[in-house]
Amino acid sequence: MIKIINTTNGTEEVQKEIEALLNRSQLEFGEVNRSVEDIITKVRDEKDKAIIEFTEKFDGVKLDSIEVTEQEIEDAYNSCDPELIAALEEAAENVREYHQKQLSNSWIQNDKKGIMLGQIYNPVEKVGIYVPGGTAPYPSTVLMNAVPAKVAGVSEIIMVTPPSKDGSVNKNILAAAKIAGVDRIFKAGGAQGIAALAFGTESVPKVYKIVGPGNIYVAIAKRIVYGYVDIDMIAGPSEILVLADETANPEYVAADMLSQAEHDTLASSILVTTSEELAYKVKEELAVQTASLSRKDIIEKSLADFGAIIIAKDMDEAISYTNEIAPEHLELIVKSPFEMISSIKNAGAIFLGAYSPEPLGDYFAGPNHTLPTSSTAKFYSPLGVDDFVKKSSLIFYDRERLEEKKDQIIKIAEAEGLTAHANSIKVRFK
Ligand SMILES: NC(=O)c1ccc[n+]([C@@H]2O[C@H](COP(=O)([O-])OP(=O)(O)OC[C@H]3O[C@@H](n4cnc5c(N)ncnc54)[C@H](O)[C@@H]3O)[C@@H](O)[C@H]2O)c1
Ligand SMILES: N[C@H](CO)Cc1c[nH]c[nH+]1
Ligand SMILES: [Zn+2]
Repeated sequence: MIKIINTTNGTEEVQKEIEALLNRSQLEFGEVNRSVEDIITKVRDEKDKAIIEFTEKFDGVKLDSIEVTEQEIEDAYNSCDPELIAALEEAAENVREYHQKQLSNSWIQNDKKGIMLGQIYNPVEKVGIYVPGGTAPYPSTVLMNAVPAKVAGVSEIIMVTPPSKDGSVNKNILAAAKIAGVDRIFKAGGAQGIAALAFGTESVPKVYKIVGPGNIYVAIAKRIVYGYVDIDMIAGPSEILVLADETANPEYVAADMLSQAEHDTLASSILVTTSEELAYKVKEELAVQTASLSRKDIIEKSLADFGAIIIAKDMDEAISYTNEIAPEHLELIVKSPFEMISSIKNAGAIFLGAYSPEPLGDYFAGPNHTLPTSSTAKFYSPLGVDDFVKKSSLIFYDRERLEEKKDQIIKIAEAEGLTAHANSIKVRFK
């Protein structure tokens, strides 16, 4: 049962609640941390053999081979519902169009005689994408990860995802991978999938960067391998915070909260409102709607552990709680949502008004649904083209310009006691 916290009775309880939500952060899961470390070490040492063992243990299937074949991908695509293929194609096009706007160009500055400076952009060559598949298949996540990588010009996209009990990968996931242009697909979920991408195995190529969301095991594994490879962010169990006033429809608010609660028992769904009446109506609606949903058990646990309805004394207080929680998804269901945008400092994605519900962003609108969770929206951004691009600096001085500035450079080098650095300049002008 979701709890209602009324801040007119004092703010202590809200602060405690916010702390509890923030403690949900992967940093607090000591036991999970240790078991993920063990999985990663074993995969690094024993490679494919360890993946096969962990897949049997966690996904309940003994694999003969880890890689998905071209034929399996073709067959999956051809057996998919054509209407689903059309919807995925349209969603992919929206994601492509949105991410194309994020492309930055290399630049050169040559307005000073004899000097040329600049920056060139290159795609990361090999990228690993994680696509969740433990409790639900996520074809939409294939698009969200692979399409921006393609837009950036990544040349090799390696995907890992957990297999089903029969040893296959969900056909809709494979179809989405074909639509998005994924190069190779491996049946490896959780921490073992992340370790395979980070260190490489006999079957899985080592990549330079790993992106994509997943459950707590995936999120922690990414944090542990960071440094051996780059990662995008911590994109763990889903979250939604609805910021609503008395104009909001309780049926819509409850439905949107439930859309994220159904992802995971560790998902978090919060309503912050200035209307006491709305708070109680949403609580009722949550119970009514949950009763008919297929993932009722997950939802009930998630709402009881990480759900909350907070009644704030006014909109300023409501906004300040929102910024402190820094949710993955924020819905503004208020009279004038556009006027509120500038007050929001921390959120992965902001949905404006009653007709921009969160699943519009999950599946279709174009912005990425791989987003920072556990308050990390305070410093991380949504997955985007930038995540797949790196930069190199360009530096050119001609002889005259270097001679003109040689004394300053030598001065700094000698101040650092680095005479070889100073000599590299001096040697050119003896
Ligand atoms: N933040 C985002 O952008 C975003 C986007 C989509 C989905 N998600 C999240 O992705 C997650 C999907 O979770 P899922 O579980 O369905 O799929 P998943 O693929 O993330 O995880 C399944 C894997 O977890 C591992 N695992 C399960 N129990 C384990 C145990 N006891 N010990 C070690 N490993 C274990 C297994 O290897 C299994 O293959 C949800 O939390 C959802 O909220 C987040
Ligand atoms: N809401 C998830 C991100 O937290 C993304 C997703 C994919 N499919 C459905 N939802
Ligand atoms: Zn979702």
